[in-house]
Amino acid sequence: MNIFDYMQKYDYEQLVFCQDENSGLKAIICIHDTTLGPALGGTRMWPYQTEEEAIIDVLRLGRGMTYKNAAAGLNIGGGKAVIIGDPRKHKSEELFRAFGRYIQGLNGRYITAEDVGTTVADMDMIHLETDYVTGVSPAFGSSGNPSPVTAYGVYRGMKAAAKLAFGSDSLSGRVVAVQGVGNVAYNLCRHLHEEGAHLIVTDINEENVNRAVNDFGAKAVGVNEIFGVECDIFSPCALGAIINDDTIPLLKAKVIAGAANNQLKEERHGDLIHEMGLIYAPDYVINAGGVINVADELQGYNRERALKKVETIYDTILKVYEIAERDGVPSYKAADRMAEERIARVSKSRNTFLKNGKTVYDR
Ligand SMILES: NC(=O)c1ccc[n+]([C@@H]2O[C@H](COP(=O)([O-])OP(=O)(O)OC[C@H]3O[C@@H](n4cnc5c(N)ncnc54)[C@H](O)[C@@H]3O)[C@@H](O)[C@H]2O)c1
Ligand SMILES: CC(C)C[C@H](N)C(=O)O
Repeated sequence: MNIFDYMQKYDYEQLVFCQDENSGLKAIICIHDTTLGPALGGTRMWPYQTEEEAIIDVLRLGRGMTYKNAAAGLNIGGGKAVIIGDPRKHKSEELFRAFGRYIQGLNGRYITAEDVGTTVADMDMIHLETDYVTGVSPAFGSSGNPSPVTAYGVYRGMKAAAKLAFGSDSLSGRVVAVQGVGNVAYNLCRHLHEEGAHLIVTDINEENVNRAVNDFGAKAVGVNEIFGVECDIFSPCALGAIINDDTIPLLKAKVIAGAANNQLKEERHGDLIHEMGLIYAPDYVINAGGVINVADELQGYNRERALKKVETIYDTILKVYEIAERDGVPSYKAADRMAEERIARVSKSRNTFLKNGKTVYDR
């Protein structure tokens, strides 16, 4: 892989390799775009098989955060980090502290939080070395685990998508098929159950399935069955690339609205579901609740204010569809345009010279 060519193609600012022999840390921090503000995005810990795999993942995820943060209306740029290692075997205080020192060295250009494989406890260890970390324990005045707030945002976005598809945003009596009932989807199911939706769930983890069955009366189906069940809404909440050539022909839902990142395997799959008349809530728009919540910490965390902002995911989904109609494009493309147009507008408005110019965040 020619890293500089790739960085130039998608206009990346910076890629930082972090190595610490004492703790075994091997991490990469990607800062994609800081036009809107400091790059904020979680740290993923994953046992990547090759260095190239880790580099590709951090580049892809970092750029995704630029779009997510811009579309969410945050004064925040995009970035992400990956730690190469097995989260079940390779975590230690010294590893996260070493990582925290590298983040501190970037002097606020990158701010981290949780992602797949990292937890609030890990953020607490990073916090021992740097203030440029969010999603830390509430005891520190922080917002804690972002998953329940991500779930609330997905719930709000799902209601907007239902309005577009069915003419009403009520989910009462709607059948929702949920793929993966982990941290986010368990909380999503709670909102859906409270509103009177019927749930069909699957997971590779039996405990998680049983929890949803017992707590919300969900019907359990096999992991390959979930795509073809009779339902109104399909909610992908496990892994990426789940909207693909194999799954699309099976779908009976009219709406796709879930928490997973990078749901479309390729862009053409977004075109295909658009042509089929499905309403697709673009993943990074509907799952922005977590980052909206942690970003609020940069102003001194206020949960009420953060949740109010998360609620607006409903309007953002409607706005995406306005742009889709305006430009005659699928929703995933409309979301990209919305984010790119905002970055371009802000970038233009910042052309004026400002001595000691500051961002709104005093950190
Ligand atoms: N946690 C957040 O705040 C947040 C924010 C934005 C996006 N996301 C995305 O949402 C998704 C879910 O995040 P999470 O924090 O709930 O993760 P999680 O690991 O708690 O939940 C994922 C669940 O999916 C299950 N799963 C994995 N492969 C599966 C398969 N093939 N079939 C069925 N189930 C499968 C896992 O067993 C697990 O229960 C991820 O894609 C994540 O990147 C999460
Ligand atoms: C900042 C984090 C809470 C972001 C989250 N991991 C996401 O993918 O949106």
